[in-house]
Amino acid sequence: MRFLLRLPQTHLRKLSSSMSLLMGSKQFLEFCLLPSFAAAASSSPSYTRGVQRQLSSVSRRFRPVLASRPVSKSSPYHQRPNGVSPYTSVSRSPTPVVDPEDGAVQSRLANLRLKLAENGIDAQNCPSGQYSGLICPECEGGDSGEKSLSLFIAADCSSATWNCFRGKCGLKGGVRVDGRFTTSVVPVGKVERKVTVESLELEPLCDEIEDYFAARMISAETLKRNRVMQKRIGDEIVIAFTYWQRGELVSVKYRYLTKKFFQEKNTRRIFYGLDDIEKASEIIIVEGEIDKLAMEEAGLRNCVSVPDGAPASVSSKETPPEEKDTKYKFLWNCNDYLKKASRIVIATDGDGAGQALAEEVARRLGKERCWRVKWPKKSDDEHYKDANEVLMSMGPHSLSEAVRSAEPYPIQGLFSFKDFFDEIDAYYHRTHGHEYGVSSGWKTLDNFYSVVPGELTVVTGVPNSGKSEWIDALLCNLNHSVGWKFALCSMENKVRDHGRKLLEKHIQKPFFDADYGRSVPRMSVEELDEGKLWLDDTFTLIRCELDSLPSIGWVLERAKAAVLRHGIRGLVIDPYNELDHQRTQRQTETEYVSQMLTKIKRFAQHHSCHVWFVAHPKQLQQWDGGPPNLYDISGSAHFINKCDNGIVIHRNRDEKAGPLDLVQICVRKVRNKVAGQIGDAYLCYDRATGLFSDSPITPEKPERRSSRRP
Ligand SMILES: Nc1ncnc2c1ncn2[C@@H]1O[C@H](COP(=O)(O)OP(=O)(O)OP(=O)(O)O)[C@@H](O)[C@H]1O
Repeated sequence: MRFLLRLPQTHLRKLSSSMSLLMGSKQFLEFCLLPSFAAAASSSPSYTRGVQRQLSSVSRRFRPVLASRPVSKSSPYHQRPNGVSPYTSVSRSPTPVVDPEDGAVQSRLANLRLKLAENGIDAQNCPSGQYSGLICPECEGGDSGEKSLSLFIAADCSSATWNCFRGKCGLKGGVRVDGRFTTSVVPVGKVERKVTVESLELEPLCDEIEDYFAARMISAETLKRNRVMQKRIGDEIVIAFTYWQRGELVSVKYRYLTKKFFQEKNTRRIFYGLDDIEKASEIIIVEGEIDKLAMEEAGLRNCVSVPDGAPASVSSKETPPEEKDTKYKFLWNCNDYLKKASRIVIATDGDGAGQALAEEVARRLGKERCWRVKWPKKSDDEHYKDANEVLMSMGPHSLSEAVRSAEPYPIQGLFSFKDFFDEIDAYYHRTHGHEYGVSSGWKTLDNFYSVVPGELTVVTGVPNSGKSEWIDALLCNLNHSVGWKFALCSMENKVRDHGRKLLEKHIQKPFFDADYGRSVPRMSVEELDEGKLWLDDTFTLIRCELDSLPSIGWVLERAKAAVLRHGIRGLVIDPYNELDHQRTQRQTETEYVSQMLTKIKRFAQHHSCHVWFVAHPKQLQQWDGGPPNLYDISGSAHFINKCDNGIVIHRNRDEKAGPLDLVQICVRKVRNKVAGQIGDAYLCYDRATGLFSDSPITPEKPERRSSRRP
C-alpha cells in the first residue's frame, strides 16, 4: 500500500498547524475529503513508464480513493449546508485561552460579523479562533465556484482577516472590531522557521509521482537533481518542491494534482532552484516549479521559478520599497544572485496573469536587462501557455529555441526598426497611397511641392500677397483630384466671405456681378445651391464663438473631432497671430513656439492630416518689395526649423517688373525629398474667380532679392 496512508488525528493537527496559509485551509479540507493524490495500491495497475503517456491517464490513476467514502455528519470535516466549512479540528493557530461564552466576546463576534457583512462576507456560521472556507465575494470562486476565501476570526473576536487564494483574484483584507482596517493577513512579527527534510518528514518520490512527472516529460534524473520529494498528509501523498539556498533547505511548497499549492508557513521566500543561478550572467525566470524542471529537460539549468505564481494584474501603484514589497519579497531576498545577471529572460505564462508577473518582475529588475519569451503558436490564433506545455507538445529543442529567440523587454519610448517593418513594407509597396505626396494641381509647382499626409507646411508672405487665396485654391484642387476634406480655422475671414471665395473657385465664376468679375457672368442660383452642398460636404469650420481667442490646444481638439466625424485630411490655421498665445512667465517666445509646433506636428502625424499654418513675417525694415525670408516670420526661427515645408507667397506689384497677376510660389524648405525640393514656381491669379493657373511665362531672373537692402 503506497498512497493510501491514514495518519492519526493528532499527527494531522500537528502537521496542519505548521502549514502556510498561502492557499487557505480550504485545500486542507478538500485534501482530506477528496485526496486526489491518493491511490489505492491494491487497485493500482502496474504502470508502464514513458513520456508519451497522456496526463489524463495519469489523472485516472490518481483518482481519489476516498471520494466514494461517505463522510459522517458528525465528522469535523463535514461541510455545512450553508456553504461554510469550519475546520474545527485543523485549526492552524494555537488555541488561545478565551472563553467563547463570555458575553463581551459574543458581542465582539456579533459586531465583527456585521463588519464582515459590510465587506460582502457572510460569517454568520464561522466560529472564532479558526479558519473557515467561504465563497469569495469578489470572484465567487471562479468557474468552479470553489470556496477560495480563507477567513480567520481571532479567538478573542477582536479582528478578522481574509484572503482569497485564487491567483486570479487575490482578494485580501481585514477588519478590527474597533473599526480600524487592517491589511495584515499573516500575524506580524513572524520569525523565519528553520526546516529540514527530517523535521518535515519528507520522503523520496514514489513511482506513481515519478510517472506523473514522466507524463509531463520530466525525467527521474531531473527530479532527483532538483530534490523533488513527497510528503504524506493524512491519507494522501503530495509533491514537495524543496527550496534550497547554498545547500540549506529554506522552504517547501506542496502541490496537489489539482494544481493547488500551499507552502511551509513562516519560511523565507526565495526562487525555486536558486542555487542554479549562483554564478550565472544569464538567467531564466519561469512561473512554476514544473516549468523550471521543463527548462532543465531542454538543457537550460540556469533557470529559477517564482515561489508564489502570478498576480491577477499589474499594480497601478509605484513599486513599493523593499520592506513593503511583500508579494515580491523573494526578489529582494535573492538580490545577491540577481544583480550579477546581465541578461534575464522572463518566460512566464502567456496569459494575462503571466504577463502581469513579467511586468512586475521586469520593473523591479530593470527592463534594460530583461528579455521576454513569446511561446510558439499552437494554432492560428493560439499560443502555447508555458514551458512545460511547449516541452510536452514540441519537445526540448523547441523549448530551448523559444528561450533563445526571446525578445528585448519593451521599454516605453525605445523601439527597434523591426517594430516598424510592416509600416516600411507598406511604404515601399505604396499600399496606403499618396507616398509621393498628392499633386498640388499645378504642374509647375509639382516639381517643388506636393502634399504629403501627416506633414506641416508653414506659409508666409507679406500682407495681401495672396496666402489665403492660394491655400484655398490648393484645397479645392485637392478636393477635386483626390476628394480630401478639410477643417478651416480662419479667424480673420467672415464665414460668408470665405464661403464666397471657395464657391468662386469651385464653380469657377464670380459670386457677384461686381467690378472684380469683369465680364465673367456671376454664378446662377442653381450653381450656388450645388456649390453650397459641396461646401458643406468638403469643409468643417473651427471657430471660437466666444470673445476670447482660441488656444492651439482648443483648435487641435476640434480638429481631432473633425477627423473622427468627417474624415478630414487637412487642417488650415490662418493666421498664427489670431490664436491665443498666452505663455507662462518662465517660458520664452521661442520655447512657446517650439512647443506649439510640436503639438501641431503630433496631431498631423497621428491623424495623417496635412496642416497648413499661416504665419506673418515681422515688420520688414526698408522692404525692397521682394519676397520675405522664412526667418522673417514674426516670433521665432522655430517656424522654419520645425516645419516640413516652408513656402513664401509673393506677388508682383510692379507693372514694370512683369504682369500684375503673376504669383511667385517660393518653396524655401522641403524636408522630404520624395515630396519635392527647393525652388520657385509661377502661377497666374484670376481675380474674377480666385483661381490660380500655371503661368505661361517664367521671369528670366526670378526674384531672389533679399528682404533687406545690403
Ligand atoms: N496675384 C494677385 N493679384 C491681384 N490680387 C491678388 C493676388 N493675390 C491675392 N490678391 C488679392 O489680395 C487680397 C488679399 O489676398 P489674401 O487674403 O489671400 O492675402 P493674404 O496674403 O492672405 O493677406 P493677409 O496677410 O492680409 O491675410 C484679396 O483681395 C485677393 O483677391
